[in-house]
Amino acid sequence: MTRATRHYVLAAGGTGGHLIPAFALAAELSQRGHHVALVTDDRGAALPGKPDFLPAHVIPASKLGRNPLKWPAGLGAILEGRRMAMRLYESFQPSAVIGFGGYPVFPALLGAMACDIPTLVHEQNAVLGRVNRFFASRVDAIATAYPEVARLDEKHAAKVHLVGNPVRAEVLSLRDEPFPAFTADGLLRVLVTGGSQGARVLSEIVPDGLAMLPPAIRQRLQVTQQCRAEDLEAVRQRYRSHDIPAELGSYFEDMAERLADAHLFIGRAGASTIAELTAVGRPAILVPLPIATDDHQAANTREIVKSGGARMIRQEKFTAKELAKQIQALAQRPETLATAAHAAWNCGRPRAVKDLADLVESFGANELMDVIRVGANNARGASQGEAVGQGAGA
Ligand SMILES: CC(=O)N[C@H]1[C@@H](OP(=O)(O)OP(=O)(O)OC[C@H]2O[C@@H](n3ccc(=O)[nH]c3=O)[C@H](O)[C@@H]2O)O[C@H](CO)[C@@H](O)[C@@H]1O
Repeated sequence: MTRATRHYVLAAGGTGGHLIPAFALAAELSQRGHHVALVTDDRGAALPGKPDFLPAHVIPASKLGRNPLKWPAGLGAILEGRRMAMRLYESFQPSAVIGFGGYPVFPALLGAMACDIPTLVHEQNAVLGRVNRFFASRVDAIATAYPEVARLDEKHAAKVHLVGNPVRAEVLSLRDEPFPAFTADGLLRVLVTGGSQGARVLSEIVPDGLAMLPPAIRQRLQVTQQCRAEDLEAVRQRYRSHDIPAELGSYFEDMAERLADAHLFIGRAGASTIAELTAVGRPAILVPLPIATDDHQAANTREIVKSGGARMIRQEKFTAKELAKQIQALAQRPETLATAAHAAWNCGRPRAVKDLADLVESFGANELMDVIRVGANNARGASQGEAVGQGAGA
């Protein structure tokens, strides 16, 4: 039987951590012949890497925050966002709306519920986020990235599906590539990122930490570091003064290539970062963002650290000396690094995007709507002289 072409709306806002898994799912659903639209905010729409086929609808959104005086404005934005989302659903007729986190998810899901459209949320972290907690009892399914998710109530167990965190196809395609050649006298390529926004603490500590390594390691270093735009010049000076070759940028769009080359990763412990490290198999030194809600970045590191694929340093202990010590322990002998890389690889969930797409397809399988839509598509295709719905039978 051919698979009917359906329409899906993905809602995600703010940072790459929410949007990149949504982009990966959009690519998979589109490949399966479905039409996908993104509901997001200004920041989300501006994030590099959005697939060209994915139309972005920017809606107003807000959090209510602690100050009740600001609630009327916040509520106004949420209600307006919900109204705009519902208008989109009226014309786009989605079979399901999937929330990935960030403020726009709130009005997008409220709108979907008002229209009786099935809803799912995807939780990228090892702790259930605030918006997902609010919607947990109301949505049809909760997709998770880790087997254990803190603050996820047992009573929802029946609708929880462990899928993992979808990563971009170009990153996933590296999974079967071998760990890059690493010998006791060859280059040691280090990749440093602070999540999609960059992290100042890495700019302040990493260059000095690398400079403290024994000459036998230090002379082989080749660094790629993402820094906040305002820190780029200071970090460049730091590396120059230490005579360590470093390529710096405020956001690398070719992350797959950078990961492919890297022998060691140093950075924050955002969900997508860890999903990519485990998809490709790269050893890491992770410094969780201390102000992350419910300390979720530290929770995200648990599995990879336990496996031996990464070491975690709390930010308060993250000094140049401590970093140098940890790198030395990992990089002194080539086999230690390769073993850690393999342990990280073992934590990967390469089926994440497929499993999430399967789950999404299992909702909103409204056959009557499908028949009407396929009929309408065929009529439109015939009138435009094109084969609409092709690829849907995969
Ligand atoms: C500050 C903050 O609130 N961070 C949260 C945010 O993720 P945040 O966006 O900070 O971090 P993630 O690690 O989840 O994602 C970063 C993504 O950006 C990509 N990247 C990064 C740098 C670069 O130069 N180029 C590039 O492409 C990475 O490859 C990765 O795909 O949402 C995540 C998922 O809910 C959470 O786990 C994080 O705690």
